[in-house]
Amino acid sequence: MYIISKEFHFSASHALSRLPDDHQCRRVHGHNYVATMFFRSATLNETGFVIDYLDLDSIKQYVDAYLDHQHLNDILPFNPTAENLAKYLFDIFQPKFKELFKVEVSETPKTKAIYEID
Ligand SMILES: Nc1nc2c(c(=O)[nH]1)N=C([C@H](O)[C@H](O)COP(=O)(O)OP(=O)(O)OP(=O)(O)O)CN2
Ligand SMILES: [Zn+2]
Repeated sequence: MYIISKEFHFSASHALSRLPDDHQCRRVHGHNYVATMFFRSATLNETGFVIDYLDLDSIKQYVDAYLDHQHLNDILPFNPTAENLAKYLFDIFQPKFKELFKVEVSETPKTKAIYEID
C-alpha cells in the first residue's frame, strides 16, 4: 500500500463546551491548527503518484475560505474539539477523494486527534 499526506494550516479560535466550569478550554482561545490528510492506494497512476499533491488544492481553498481566521463555534454545528474537526474534514473530502483514509488534527505541537477508517 502506498500512502501520501499533506498538511493544511489554519488559525482559528474556539471555546469548548461540556467541560467542567474551571476547565481552561471553556474560555475563548486560539490555535494554529494543522490538519494532515492521508491518502492510500494499492497502485500508482502512470506518473507514479497516489494523487498529485497539486490536485489537493481544493482542500487548501476550503480551509482558507471557511476555517482560517474564524471563530469555529460560529461556523460549525458541533463542539469544535480536535476529534470532531478530524471527522468533519474526513466527511467533507472523502466523497471527492476515495483514497482519503485518515485525518489528523493538531491544535498544539504536542497534541493530535486522529479519525481514520479501517
Ligand atoms: N481529547 C481532547 N482534549 C482536549 C482538546 C481536544 O480537542 N481533544 N482540546 C483542548 C483545548 O482546546 C486545547 O487544545 C488545550 O490543549 P492542551 O494540551 O491542554 O494545551 P496546553 O498548551 O495548555 O497544554 P500544556 O500541557 O500546558 O502544554 C483540551 N483538551
Ligand atoms: Zn483549544
